[in-house]
Amino acid sequence: MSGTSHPYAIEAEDLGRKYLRGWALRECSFRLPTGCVSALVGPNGAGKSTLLSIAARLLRPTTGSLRLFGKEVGDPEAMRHVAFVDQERPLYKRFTVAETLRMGRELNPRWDQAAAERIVEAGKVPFGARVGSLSSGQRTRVALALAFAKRAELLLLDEPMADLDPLARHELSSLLLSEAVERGLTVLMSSHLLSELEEMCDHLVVLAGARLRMIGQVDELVPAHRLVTGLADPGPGEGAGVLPAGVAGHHTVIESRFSGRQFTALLRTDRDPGGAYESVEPSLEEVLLAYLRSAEAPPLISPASRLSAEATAAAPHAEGKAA
Ligand SMILES: Nc1ncnc2c1ncn2[C@@H]1O[C@H](COP(=O)(O)OP(=O)(O)OP(=O)(O)O)[C@@H](O)[C@H]1O
Repeated sequence: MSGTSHPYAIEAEDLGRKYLRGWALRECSFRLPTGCVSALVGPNGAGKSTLLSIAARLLRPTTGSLRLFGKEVGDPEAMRHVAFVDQERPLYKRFTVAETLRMGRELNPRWDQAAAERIVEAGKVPFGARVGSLSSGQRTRVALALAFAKRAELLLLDEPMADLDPLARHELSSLLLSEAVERGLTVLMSSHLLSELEEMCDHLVVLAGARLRMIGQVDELVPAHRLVTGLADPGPGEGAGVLPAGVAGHHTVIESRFSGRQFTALLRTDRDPGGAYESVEPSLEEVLLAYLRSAEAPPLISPASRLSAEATAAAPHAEGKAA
């Protein structure tokens, strides 16, 4: 299998994971194009780590299926092309950094020792230090060095930048981007740092309440919305305004807020509503926050992110195979 020759790095169909307390991930169907750098965002407990862990085969789904470059996630061939940096950065604490890299070299036929050493050296992490004695940022750097040197075609990164200092963040995100461009690498990385994601990612996967809320290329998701302000119509109650019919009646309203008689609404439309309303293209942050705050708003799955009928027909189901 050549990962990059397949158009989709990930295809998930009806993917779900249930725990005793409820669903951590539910009815998740999408595909992620090969070569994109995708931000996986959502509030705490949204299901981001669960999705990444299923894709890294550390967790079995309760429902549905997931394919990597067209192969079932359980296929050993598929896993050779995937590197996962877990939120816990699980490394052998008693190994030195050099021993950790040596283990990586022995386990991975495509290992790039020079790349691993470059990443470790750039952070001035001593090769002789035991992993257990490193700071959390230094451990993250070693975990990222292992992931990069594996020469995987899909990098699954769970909050990779969370404990790095600003310089290290800058350096490693530049590396990530240049690798993605040069090698057609696909990256799916979770993060809560929106500004960082905006700089790095061209694609977005948004989860909330265990469900997929939005997915697609940033430059198609954002222009699909307008942020509209204007005077609200008087509502039935004292002081409470309502959206004018010209706004609410013709567009999908993702979120609306009122301040005095003024309303602000995020609409899913690429046209100005006209009338006496001001309308601008929202920022990525405004779109994202509106979807996260409005659980009842319909999800937005871009056409390129939808599973094709053939993919759906070909995918076997994992119903009842919970680990
Ligand atoms: N081993 C487990 N047993 C029971 N519930 C779990 C387990 N792992 C995760 N969950 C639950 O599944 C839900 C999704 O968790 P997950 O770790 O995927 O969220 P997340 O989006 O990665 O959150 P965060 O941003 O805080 O890292 C949460 O409600 C969590 O409590």
